[in-house]
Amino acid sequence: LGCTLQHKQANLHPLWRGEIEVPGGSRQSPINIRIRDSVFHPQLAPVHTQYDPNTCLYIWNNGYSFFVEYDDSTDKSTVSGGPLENPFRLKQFHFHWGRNNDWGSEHTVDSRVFPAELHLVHWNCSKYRTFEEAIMEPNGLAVIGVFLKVGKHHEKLQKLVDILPSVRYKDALTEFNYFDSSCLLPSCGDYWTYSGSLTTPPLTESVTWIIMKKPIEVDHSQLAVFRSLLFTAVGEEERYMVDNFRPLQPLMNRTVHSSFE
Ligand SMILES: NS(=O)(=O)c1ccc(NC(=O)CN2C(=O)C=CC2=O)cc1
Ligand SMILES: [Zn+2]
Repeated sequence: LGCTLQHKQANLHPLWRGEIEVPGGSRQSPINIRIRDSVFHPQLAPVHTQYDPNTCLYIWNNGYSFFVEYDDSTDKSTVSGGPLENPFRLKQFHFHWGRNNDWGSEHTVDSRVFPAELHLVHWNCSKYRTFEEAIMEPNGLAVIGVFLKVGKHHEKLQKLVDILPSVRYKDALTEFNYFDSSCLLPSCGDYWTYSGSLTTPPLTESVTWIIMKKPIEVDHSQLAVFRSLLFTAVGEEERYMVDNFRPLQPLMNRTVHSSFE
């Protein structure tokens, strides 16, 4: 990487310039996953997702990323198994990416950075009534993280890429239905899991992270469209939505478990 961390940090959006320390935070995200320090847990079941493409509602630019929001009023789209005691409902998915292909992911694996990272955000509908409530609770959320690497064109992602220009500006929203987000998961089910937090405000320590070992492939042009989005609203001085990842946070006394040896 031709850049120093300081250079990268200085370029970051104020939100992620590492200026926000959570007072008393002991389980912040993202982290570097050191493979040799992770502990194989034979009891860890496979992660089971069942996503109903018809529960996809709309896509919007919230000024940090673009979010694809799902109808979470039923159990039609859920994740279960893995480290989870019960099913969690899919609320939204979004990505984090860099200004170029040299960096962009939030988590790293043995300090390897990926050009982007997908987050599928689910909430504990067995224990809490709403997403907003769950976001504040220690076992409220489960986020599946999937690394993106530059490679072959991702056919099914293109439907999403094609609609991004319609949410170029902050607060733009457009209807987006029938999208099967399971096409964004790698075919290999191996994952790491650890207890962490949201990586943007409110940074609450409410997330069981499930980080898939294998990345999915997208091509240059698809990532380039991500970088054409703006952090800024119509009428504001335009700033491209890039480098929307939070700096690495200290592991403190946490163990990362792996579902594979
Ligand atoms: N990057 S991450 O850790 O997966 C991460 C995941 C989620 C949020 N925040 C939200 O989902 C905020 N939000 C609400 O509270 C209701 C709708 C909505 O988008 C922030 C960060
Ligand atoms: Zn995220």
